[in-house]
Amino acid sequence: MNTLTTKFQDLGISPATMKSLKRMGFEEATPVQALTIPVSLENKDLIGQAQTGTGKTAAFGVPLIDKVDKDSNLIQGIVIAPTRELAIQVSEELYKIGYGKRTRVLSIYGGQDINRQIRALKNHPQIIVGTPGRILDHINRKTIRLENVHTVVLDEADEMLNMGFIEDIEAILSKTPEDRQTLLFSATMPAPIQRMAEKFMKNPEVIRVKAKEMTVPLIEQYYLEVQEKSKFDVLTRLLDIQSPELAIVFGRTKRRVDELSEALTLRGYMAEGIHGDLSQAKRLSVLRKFKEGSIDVLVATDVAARGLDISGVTHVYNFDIPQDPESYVHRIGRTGRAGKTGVAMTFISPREKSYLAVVEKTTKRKMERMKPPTLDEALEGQQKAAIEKIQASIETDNLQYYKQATDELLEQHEPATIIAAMLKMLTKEPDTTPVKLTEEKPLPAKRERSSDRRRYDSRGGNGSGSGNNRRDNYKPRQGQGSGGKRPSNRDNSSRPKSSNNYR
Ligand SMILES: Nc1ncnc2c1ncn2[C@@H]1O[C@H](COP(=O)(O)OP(=O)(O)OP(=O)(O)O)[C@@H](O)[C@H]1O
Ligand SMILES: [Mg+2]
Repeated sequence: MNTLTTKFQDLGISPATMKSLKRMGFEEATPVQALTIPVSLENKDLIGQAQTGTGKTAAFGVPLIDKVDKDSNLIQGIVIAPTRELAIQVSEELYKIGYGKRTRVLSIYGGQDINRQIRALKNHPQIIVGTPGRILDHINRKTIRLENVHTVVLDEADEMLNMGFIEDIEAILSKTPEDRQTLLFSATMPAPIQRMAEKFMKNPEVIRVKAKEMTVPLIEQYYLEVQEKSKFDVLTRLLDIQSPELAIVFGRTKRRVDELSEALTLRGYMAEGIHGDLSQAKRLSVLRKFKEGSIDVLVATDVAARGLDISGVTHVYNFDIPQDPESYVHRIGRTGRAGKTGVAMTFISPREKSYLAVVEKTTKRKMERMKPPTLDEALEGQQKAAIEKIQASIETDNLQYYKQATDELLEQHEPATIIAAMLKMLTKEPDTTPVKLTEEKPLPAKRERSSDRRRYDSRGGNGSGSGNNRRDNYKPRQGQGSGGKRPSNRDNSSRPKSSNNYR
């Protein structure tokens, strides 16, 4: 099969779903879709791995919807996702795929009024998309029944494992029929996922879309060696020079995200932060503003690293290097989606240099070194932007109305002087408004403790129980309580808030 040009109609999809795909503007199947949809339609268990932004949602979504009995009022499929925003996004995509069949899709996630969800459940959704904790809540309240579920999808399965959701997932699966189909999808499949597969799946077929590297080739990847103290200035200079359409800046902790978004706002950027301690309403409103473009810099913890599909994200900045290579792959994968190009910049403080090699080893791709831009270069970048603005205005705007005022100005001054003054006004000059940024401790130097390397490099991990959980590892080192299995409150608001700092 030539996977580059597979037509959806060659995959055995029903006319109703074909109609939806056409409406969505999907003309050809992506490689992961071409390879997995036929297997999925045969009800086989499946592990699907393909690069970020290559259409894994429709890869599981199309067969899932295709198998829905449209005359049945029962829940027939569930998709479990690690974050609320992702659950919402996936449910929206499934709704579109199910449009031709009028499939009823409902998302249920923590942080939203449960009574509202219970009312929505009375409309008999056929597919449920949710976060683990909230799905379990509904099971326990008997507001959902999963006896008739034929397909369970774990989107970002490895992340749910990382986050310690394994027991919740097990509990959910135990309420579904034995002979269900189970599908696992992610761009990364570190070793411990194998155990999950053995536990929950029946002879799963492993389908990896072969690629030279784990990251998307269309993403230019750079690293910059930056002292902790200089990171903020370097970031603002890069933003000024590169003028991204939309940018995501990833920080290591929630405090970091709060401080960074405040600091960027103070310096005149349209920025807001997102992390797990914000109310769900706030999280959703920040994301909406970012999608609409009323803010153009989203500052985020890893809560936004997985699965989110926001068109227009041209740049990803890793203000802090991610704690594991998988996180790097997903973070930068917020750009360069569906065939578009993207740029990723990773700041590395001198003490964290050893992490660079680990990331590169996992992704099988070298990042190019970039020198942090100087103040002059930043100013030059801004001037260039100002000149572009003027040029665009000459090309597109009706300037007739301004002609008389222009003639008057020209009588008083030399043209070059007028233009210089205009350029100065249009150029964003360096802003030195003081900002507050607490220094982050660097990640532990790798050669100090060999056990850290094993944990960090989960590719080589032997999967010795929960010791592989990165949040469990790093929390104590950062002076946090060692916590339980659930380091994040990003799923279910009815659970106690954890002291985790990272999401
Ligand atoms: N066959 C197709 N033709 C055109 N666009 C597509 C096709 N399949 C998916 N897309 C679009 O590509 C984008 C990325 O898809 P999706 O979010 O499913 O990627 P993913 O592989 O799940 O990425 P991630 O690993 O980041 O979760 C979406 O905007 C989606 O609508
Ligand atoms: Mg996805």
